[in-house]
Amino acid sequence: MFCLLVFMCFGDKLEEKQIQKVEQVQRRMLVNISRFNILNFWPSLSKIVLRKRWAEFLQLHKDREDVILPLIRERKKLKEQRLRKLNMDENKDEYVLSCVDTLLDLQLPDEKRKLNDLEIVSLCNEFLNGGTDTTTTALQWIMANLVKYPQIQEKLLLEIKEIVGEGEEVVKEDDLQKMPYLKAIILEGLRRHPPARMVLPHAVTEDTMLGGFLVPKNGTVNFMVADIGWDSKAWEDPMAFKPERFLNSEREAFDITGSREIKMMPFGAGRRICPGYGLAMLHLEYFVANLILNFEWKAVDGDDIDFSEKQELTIVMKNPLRAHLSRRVAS
Ligand code: HEM
Repeated sequence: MFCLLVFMCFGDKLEEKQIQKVEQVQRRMLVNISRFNILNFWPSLSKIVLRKRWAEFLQLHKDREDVILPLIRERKKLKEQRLRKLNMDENKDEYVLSCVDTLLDLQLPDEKRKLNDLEIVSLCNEFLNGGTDTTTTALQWIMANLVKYPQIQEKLLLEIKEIVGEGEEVVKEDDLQKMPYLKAIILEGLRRHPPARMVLPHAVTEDTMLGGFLVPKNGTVNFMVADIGWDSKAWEDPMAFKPERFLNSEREAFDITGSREIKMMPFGAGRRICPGYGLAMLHLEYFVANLILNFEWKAVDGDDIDFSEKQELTIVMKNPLRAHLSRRVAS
């Protein structure tokens, strides 16, 4: 997943070593996030009292810049070269538009300026961090349920085979749109096991009444994401894994953005909804479909799938999924 996001971010298939460097520096930042959070409070005081931690934080920023800035500059050069080439000759080459390309082109409307290098580094960081752990955690929970409930796995396999055709080993992006049961499984996975238990902290800009409570100006508001999806007033038998609940007779697509009603909000809702939700849904559908088409997933002998949770950056499986995979024979 990380390699895929690095490719989308920089538009180039980097060498393994380069990817590892990016991953290491991103991970160091993520695992230390709570230690560094305290530096937000009273920076002038913490710069004296927590001098060492500040030094560590600034060093980590510098290390991140050293790894990511050359990739951005490389891309900038490539973009300029390509533009010159295109001006001379109208032949279009194979060019993958990357996240960095769009950031390089972006013009801030109010400030009427482009992003500077460090702002681009920071946005690349959000893209890579926001999209990796969340999606892989969701994928693990979903696969665990498919191992636990072989009848659901079997039903999904039938749906996939009906669409991709005999002997085909790859589910393509276009095929995914024709697979309502696959979509239902992903939604049920996100409802039952949302990787983020809360959204990012939001604040009200003026005194606001919310559900009968006064939230004072600048007060922080957050939402219990999992509890919303487990509410027995909104969902029948909420703790059970039942993808069928998302298959309605009208075949109307479930609104994951919560713009009509909010019965679950794994990506948040409204203006600050996760900007990567469409990409995450696509990645989850694509990976689950291809993993099931190509392999039969079974519990390891004597293992029961344990759905205990552990809080890491996201809510992960306390005992990570162990499964026995057998290659399916093409029929
Ligand atoms: C299953 C996968 C994912 C889940 C469950 C998830 C969940 C969330 C949630 C709950 C938020 C906070 C929303 C709020 O504050 O109201 C968020 C924010 C964010 N997500 Fe995701 N996300 C996922 C995948 C992705 C992907 C693939 C990307 C990008 C590649 C991404 C990038 C971001 C960014 C940049 C933010 C911060 C937005 C802001 O500051 O307003 N996420 N995500």
